[in-house]
Amino acid sequence: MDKQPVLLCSRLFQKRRQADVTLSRTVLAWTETEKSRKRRTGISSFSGKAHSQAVQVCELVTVHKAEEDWTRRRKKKAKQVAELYPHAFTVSYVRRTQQHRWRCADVTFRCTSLALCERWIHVINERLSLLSNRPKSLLVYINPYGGKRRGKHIYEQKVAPLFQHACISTDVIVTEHANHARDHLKTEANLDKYDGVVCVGGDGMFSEILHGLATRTQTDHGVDQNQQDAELVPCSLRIGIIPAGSTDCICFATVGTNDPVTSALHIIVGDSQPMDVCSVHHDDTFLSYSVSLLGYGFYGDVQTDSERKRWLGPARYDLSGVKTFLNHNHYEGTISFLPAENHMGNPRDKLLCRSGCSVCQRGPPVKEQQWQLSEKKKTETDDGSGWSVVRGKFLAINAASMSCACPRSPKGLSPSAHLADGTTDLILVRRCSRLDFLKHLLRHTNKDDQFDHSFVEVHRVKKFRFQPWLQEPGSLEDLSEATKKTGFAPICSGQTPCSYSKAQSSWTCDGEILCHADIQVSVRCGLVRLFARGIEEQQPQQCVLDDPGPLSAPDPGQQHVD
Ligand SMILES: Nc1ncnc2c1ncn2[C@@H]1O[C@H](COP(=O)(O)OP(=O)(O)OP(=O)(O)O)[C@@H](O)[C@H]1O
Repeated sequence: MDKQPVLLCSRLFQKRRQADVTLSRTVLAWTETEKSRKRRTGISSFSGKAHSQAVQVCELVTVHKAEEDWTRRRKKKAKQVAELYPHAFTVSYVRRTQQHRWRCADVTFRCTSLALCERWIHVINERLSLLSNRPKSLLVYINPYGGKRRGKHIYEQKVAPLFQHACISTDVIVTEHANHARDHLKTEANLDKYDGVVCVGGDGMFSEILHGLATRTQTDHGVDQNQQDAELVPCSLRIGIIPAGSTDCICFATVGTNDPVTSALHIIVGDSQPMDVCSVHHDDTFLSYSVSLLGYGFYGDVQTDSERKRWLGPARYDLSGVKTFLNHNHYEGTISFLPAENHMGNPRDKLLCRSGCSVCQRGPPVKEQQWQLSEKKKTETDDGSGWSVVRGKFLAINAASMSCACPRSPKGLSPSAHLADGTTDLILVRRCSRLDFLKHLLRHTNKDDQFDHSFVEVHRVKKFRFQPWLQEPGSLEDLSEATKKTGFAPICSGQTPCSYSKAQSSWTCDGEILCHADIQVSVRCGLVRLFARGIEEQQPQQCVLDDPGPLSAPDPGQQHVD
């Protein structure tokens, strides 16, 4: 309950009734003064009760003078109201609807005097200006070819009007080729001008923005990202995702829905969701960043095969999936990993990562959020200082840094993976029969524990490295020696196609194929932040209250007041 002092309180007119309207530091509330006999709203029906609503100030979008021309009202009652309350202002706010979707709703209050109307607008605006987390200026990249090629339309029709309504200025770049956004961010963009970067597209487009922004941040701070032991500097600008691709997993996992209007509203209210980023190296060469899935074996093969079938559209994943399943290839290798501490939970504890997640909040100690040189030394010696080593034949090796939930697999690959706890869930699927593997895969789509199979093991880890089994190595030093001796091809330039002997699969890294099979992966805790808040636990109803007292509202949650 909000017991904060009232900043403003007036009897105004709302819809067809008088209402007591109050504003505190954190809540705008209004209560009808007359009881309604029978009333049906979109949310619930009331009988003989005063109708009240409360909205958190941090979820107000904007306030402005109502444009309505009262003199043109024809109905008698309306004319009377117009005479008594000739001035009006409209407050736009976030209204929650089904399945984590947000909409921008309006409420108009009519006042007896212009001075009162202007006072309300002024005081609400004053509160909004104190919300320092809200972006004022954004750099927007639109991929016109993502998904169903509707990115530009979606932005122009659904998002730009909301940004304008919220007085957010934007510079918009419609990309002309792949990596346009990444390269522009890396070198040209004047980032000092902006409070955030917005990507309109799918996961591939998000990956471009992430790579551009993270690389630019390291360059600006003189950090060489090729060095595995470099302490990466977190990106100061937040990223907003307007979903307009064929795969929008990252948006789904951080907002709970793939809906452009919802994403735009999360940007407007200035939400902030830290997100772990895995850095992937091949020795001292940086390969890529990953925020969702790193997959070797099954998923690597599906991705490789589906790349050759791009012309088929999204159906290519189904076709390649069936083909890869029937091939039933397994791959030999050694995987070493540094497990997370016990207090970070484990992938089978059923603690889902939700808005305000307690696991993410207790996260690793600040010092550990950076790559520690000392730990690199431990890796090389494997001297019993915490690293575990597993050798074997695997159908799949997956590292899920988030649940990887999507509409097709609502629980995802690792349902309890966390967005910002500094860990990734390493899933090892050993060689088994086709039937068993099918059972495992089917569990991604149903409620059964997908790790409850004798051939599956899962670990929550902070780092891992993989060495395909080309020869029997004696130690981890030998592993790196072996790498040198096998003489992998140099890193692909992006255009160069990569190929492997059949003894090896390849890694898919957030949907891109990596050129090396032997990789070292380190989770960088909260390297980037999104304009999101994680999936909200329940669908909190807009506060429709029955005579609650003037200022009742749920806990304001995150308040960003200077
Ligand atoms: N103007 C452009 N022309 C061609 N490709 C582009 C352009 N802009 C971005 N891209 C590339 O298109 C790829 C796919 O984009 P995006 O993720 O937005 O859509 P998608 O439909 O989800 O794609 P995917 O089929 O890979 O899932 C990205 O990897 C991005 O680098």
